[in-house]
Parts: sequence; C-alpha cells; structure tokens
Amino acid sequence: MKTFASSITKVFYGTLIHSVSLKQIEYIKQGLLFIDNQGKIARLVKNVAQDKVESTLEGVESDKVIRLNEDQFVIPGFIDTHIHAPQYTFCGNGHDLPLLEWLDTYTFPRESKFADRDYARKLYTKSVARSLRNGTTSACWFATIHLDACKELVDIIQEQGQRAYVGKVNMNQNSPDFLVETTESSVKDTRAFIEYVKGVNSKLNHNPLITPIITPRFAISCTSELLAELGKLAQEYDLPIQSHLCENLNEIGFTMSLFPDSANYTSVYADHGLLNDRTIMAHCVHMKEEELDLMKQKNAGISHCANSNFNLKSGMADVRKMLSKDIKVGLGTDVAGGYSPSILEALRASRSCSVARNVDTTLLVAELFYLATVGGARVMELDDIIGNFEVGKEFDAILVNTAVDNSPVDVFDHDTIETKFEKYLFVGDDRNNEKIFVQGKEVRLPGSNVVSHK
Ligand SMILES: O=c1[nH]c(=O)c2nc[nH]c2[nH]1
Repeated sequence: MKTFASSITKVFYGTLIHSVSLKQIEYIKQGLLFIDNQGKIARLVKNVAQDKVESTLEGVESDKVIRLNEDQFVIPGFIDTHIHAPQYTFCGNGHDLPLLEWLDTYTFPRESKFADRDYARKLYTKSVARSLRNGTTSACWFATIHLDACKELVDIIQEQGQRAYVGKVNMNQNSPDFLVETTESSVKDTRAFIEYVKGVNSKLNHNPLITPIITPRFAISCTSELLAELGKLAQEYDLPIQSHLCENLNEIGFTMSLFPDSANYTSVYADHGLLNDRTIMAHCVHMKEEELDLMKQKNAGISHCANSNFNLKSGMADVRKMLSKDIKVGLGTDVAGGYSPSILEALRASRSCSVARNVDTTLLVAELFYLATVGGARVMELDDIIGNFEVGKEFDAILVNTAVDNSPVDVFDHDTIETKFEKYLFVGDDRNNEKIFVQGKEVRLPGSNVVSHK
C-alpha cells in the first residue's frame, strides 16, 4: 500500500518565503515543506520546533530532508513573462537607438542568423542557461520566424528543464527581405511548430511544461490577414498569445496608420481575435484609459518591462494604474531591449520606474515580489499551478543562500531573515541561487560557458 511517506521525494526544513497577496509576503519560519513524486507541494507545516521535526515527518526518511541554515531560504521561482531568446546574443549592446531604429539596426540582422539551425542550437543553449541560472523557472519566449530554430529552442528548454511558453514569431510585412515570410508560409510553419511542441513527430512526447504560444511580432509586422489567421490558430489549438503593445509613440502612430479601422492599438489585436484571458501584451507604456479598460474587460495580461523601457527610451508604464484596475501584471526582462536576463533586475527597474513616475504611489517590496512570482503566474494563467507555496501547486523554486562564497550580499549580525531577503532582492544575483527546482526536480545549473561560440 502506498503511504504518504513513500510518495515524498524531498522535504525542506527552514525559512520559506512567498507571496500570499499583492500586499503580503509570508515569512514561514521553521517550515516543513513536503514535495511529492509528482513535483507537487504535498504538505506545508509551519513553526516546527527542532525537537518536533522527526515526529512531524511522519515516516519520511531523514536523508530526504534538506535542512536550511540561517542564511538560506526557499522562494518561488521567478516568472519572466517576456524574453527574446535570439536577442541574448546582443544583450547589453545597442541602447543608443529608440525602438523602430533599434529593430532595424541591431535586432533584425541578428535574428536573421537563426536561419541556421546549428547556430541556433549553440546560441539558444546559452540564452536558456542564463535565464535559468538567474532563477527564472518559467519564461515566455519569443524565438524568430525560423521553424527549425524554433524547434531547437524547444528541445533545449526541454533538455535544461525550464517551464516555458515558446513562440514562433510571425512577420509578413514591414520587415527586411532577410527576415520576412509570406502569409502562407507563416501560417503553415506556425501550425507545424504547434504540432511539434504538442508532441506530434517530435521527441518531446508532449512535455506538459512546454506550451506553444501564438506570437505575432507586433501589429506593424503582420498584415490584417495574417493576424486573423493567427487568431484562428489560437482558438483552434486553445493556445496562449503574446505580442507587443503601446511601447513607443512612433510605433503607435505607425500602427494606427496601418489599421485605421481599429479604434486604438489594443483594439487592433482584439479585432483580430488575439485579445483574451490567455493574451500577454508586453510593455503597455502609452495606454489610453479605454485601452486599459479593454485589457481588463478581456482579462488579458501585461508584461511590465521597465528595464527595456528605460534602455530604449520608450517611457514609463503606469503599473499602479494597471493594478488599481485589477489588470493582471507580471514582470519581463525583455532581453535584449532590457540589458539583463535577471528578474531581480526587472524588479529593481520596476521600482525605479514607479518612483520616477510618482513618489506617492511607489511600488512596495511586497508588490514587486508578487509581480515577479504570483503576478507572472496569473499573466500566464498558471496561478493554480505555480507562483507560491500553496499546497497542491507544483514546486518551482529557488534555494537562496545569502552567504555563499563570493556573494554580492554582505550579511551582518543585525540582519534578520526579512532583511536578508530584501538584500537578496536588491543586491543579490545568480551567485546566491544555490539550487533551482522546476516541478520538484533540481535543474542542472549550467555555468556561463556552456558553449563557446565565436
Ligand atoms: O522591445 C521590443 N523588442 C522587440 O524585439 C520588438 N519587436 C517588436 N516590438 C518590439 N519591442
């Protein structure tokens, strides 16, 4: 007979920190967190004194218990709701130009290289490794238009063990000759990609951690006909959707000249069946009141990418207003508009953005941590599966150590677990991410030199 103890693969004993609401972080001291063989949180017991651990384990062997010291704590994994895998190749470069010029000058030429599948494998191995290393256990990836390279990205994510939405990008207009598709090939390749990820003709055998996501680059690069076809595909396969929205004023002006029949930029997507509760729109910096209201009405989510919005001089999104309208918001690194693949950096930029907008409505630490975890899960419509340590959810987590060798965080005698956690959020980096777990399994933490590519 199967007992509770026999289904448990690991138990954490120590401090567990997670977000229980937009305004509240819960610090669980002397917690016992039981993970089962499905990668789920089977039980959570709080305030277990040292001498009560053995009896509370209920027969789970003690070699399955990971005992945290006073500099360690476990938090939910970060959720990156917007990141471009091919753009990691120029992460940190090219911040001199605004969006449309930046796309033409740096982004499109780099993305065109992904026509070569071998190149894609080498480069994508690095992009995914870097994202995971920084504690991103779930990511919404943009790839490129190239079907074979998109499949490579999926295979690499599968090999490295991240949870992900992966999008084959669609572009059939206003794009350079070396990075453009026809409507027919765009739809055909998108369908082939979906079938591949869903396990048809692939070695994935339908990995439930990886989902294809419909990815029109933005309205500028897709004809009305293509947008409508993509809307139909999303419906046919019941898939999430991601794109860019209201990032830059020139982008908005150009979009409205291309789609004069739509009431506004947000409506362009709605008018083509691309705005619903599974839609993730990156940026949303310059939204009219009625556009935010439409996002709320459709229950679509926003990926706030403050680092990118500063770098590309796009503007500063009003996250406080989004939250006050109860719109779903998560954080995005937006590599390589954003210069960092770390959600910690996205969190810090989000704070700076909120301060610069209005000192009276600054985002609080609890709110920032919520956006990086539960908020992202809500945007992905996965909040019944991930985001915090509620019993029954899957265990995606980071074991943080604020006192590792070479730690960027200095810990002093006066520090408490609360101040150590806040220091990690604002001073820490991937060196503090001692172990990373997705669906209960520890993922291999590849170093920065997984591949060398000249
Ligand atoms: O930040 C951005 N990065 C991109 O690659 C992109 N494409 C369209 N709009 C975009 N914005």
